[in-house]
Amino acid sequence: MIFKTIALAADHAGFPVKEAIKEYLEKNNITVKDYGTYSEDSTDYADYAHPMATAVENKEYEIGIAVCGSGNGINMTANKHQGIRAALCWNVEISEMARLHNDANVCTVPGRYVSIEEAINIVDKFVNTVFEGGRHQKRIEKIPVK
Ligand SMILES: O=C(CO)[C@H](O)[C@H](O)[C@H](O)COP(=O)(O)O
Repeated sequence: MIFKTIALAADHAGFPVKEAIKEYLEKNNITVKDYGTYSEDSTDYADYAHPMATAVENKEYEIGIAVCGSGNGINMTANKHQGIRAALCWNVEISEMARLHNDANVCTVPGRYVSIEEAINIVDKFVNTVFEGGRHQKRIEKIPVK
């Protein structure tokens, strides 16, 4: 894996998938910081996405992985942070493209629409794919609002 330190976040809808991702990463000797949530009790995704995104933005962790029901709420929240490029990764190919072309630093997963196996495969591709650079570098530099 090219990333060794990863911040996690989820709301209640993403909690089971986040737990499976955490187990998978820890088995692979990745340092994981879990920003919650810690149960399936109803919560608000922004309460977890903001601390995760802040940690990645501040380079405390190399990347983030975040899960909610659709992946959208947690994605929208993370992308409010200037230093974050969060990608909604709903299959392995999209996950690979998010790294290859977008140098995404947060992978958001739709926990209610993928199996545990699919989620692990999505994450595995994300953490093992290197940004291509080249023509994509100047494009990602144009993303932030100046
Ligand atoms: O932001 C979302 C939808 O765009 C997330 O998927 C949430 O997890 C979802 O809205 C939670 O829904 P619930 O009915 O409150 O469980």
